[in-house]
Amino acid sequence: MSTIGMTGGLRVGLLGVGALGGTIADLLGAGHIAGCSPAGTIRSTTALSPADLLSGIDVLVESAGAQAARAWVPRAIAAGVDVVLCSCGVLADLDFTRELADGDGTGRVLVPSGAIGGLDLFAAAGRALSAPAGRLAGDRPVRASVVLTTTKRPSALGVETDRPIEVFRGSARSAAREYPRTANVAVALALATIGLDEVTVVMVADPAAARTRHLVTMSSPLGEYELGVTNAVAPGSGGRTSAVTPWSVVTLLESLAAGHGAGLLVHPANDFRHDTEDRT
Ligand SMILES: NC(=O)C1=CN([C@@H]2O[C@H](COP(=O)(O)OP(=O)(O)OC[C@H]3O[C@@H](n4cnc5c(N)ncnc54)[C@H](OP(=O)(O)O)[C@@H]3O)[C@@H](O)[C@H]2O)C=CC1
Ligand SMILES: O=C([O-])CC(=O)C(=O)O
Repeated sequence: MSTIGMTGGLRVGLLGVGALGGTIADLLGAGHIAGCSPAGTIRSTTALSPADLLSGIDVLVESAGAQAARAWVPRAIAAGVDVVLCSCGVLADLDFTRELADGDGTGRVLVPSGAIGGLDLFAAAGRALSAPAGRLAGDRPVRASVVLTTTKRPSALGVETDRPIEVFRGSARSAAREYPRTANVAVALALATIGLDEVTVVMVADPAAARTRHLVTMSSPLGEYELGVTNAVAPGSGGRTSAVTPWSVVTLLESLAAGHGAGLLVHPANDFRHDTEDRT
């Protein structure tokens, strides 16, 4: 059902109404997202054309999965519409980011903190790596490591096991390729810090994991950081999606409506134009 035409504040279009988008749709519809109003909802069965949706909204919340994101994000940017990109794992796809980088639309990509947090701290520590010589304490070698360990119930990672097993270890970019539905946290963390080919991701399937656990450890010249998150899972998501995720979108939308920032702002032209897979 399209609700294009409603007025008041930031006009929000919603792409995908599943475990994540369903909560956002309910909150938007009930007027619980300050400064935002629903302006169009796209389900996989909706006949509304992209042009019709995009001409009536200020921001598109994508919560429909990687395939839908690939189709919609370039169109939204070209139409000058900002996108809150829940399926940010697509930003690990070099062909896709080159397509974004080559576009000249004015829409922006905003990555919500999603199922984790602390991206501001990790981003600050990562950013300091670009400091001029002599600006970091002790002038130690300017290096950092970031490791994300995600533990989920086995079905959420597509395996069966009666004991905890490591199912993946590799870069955030590879994680996004192999686990497109469950590596968005890894990609957001990597974009905020030291990059998709540098962040190490470990995925553990644990039959005792009733909740999802994300543990981030970062070591940098500025300090040692550790953030552990234990999330309830969204009903109906099979354990893949943490229930806090739509609330991170709410926070981001309210910040946008109020005119100040939240989430991770990605500039495709700057961030991806020179991206190469074998960067070291
Ligand atoms: N950034 C983060 O931290 C997190 C990101 N995510 C990501 O967010 C996305 C949504 O997650 P979740 O809500 O759990 O997924 P769901 O599968 O529950 O919901 C996705 C919804 O999108 C719909 N959909 C699929 N294709 C289209 C399309 N082309 N147009 C419109 N609607 C479409 C589906 O409808 P239908 O069933 O009819 O196809 C479904 O209702 C996923 O990519 C997930 O990986 C999830 C958790 C955390
Ligand atoms: O990163 C993702 O795609 C989803 C995830 O792990 C979570 O919701 O906890």
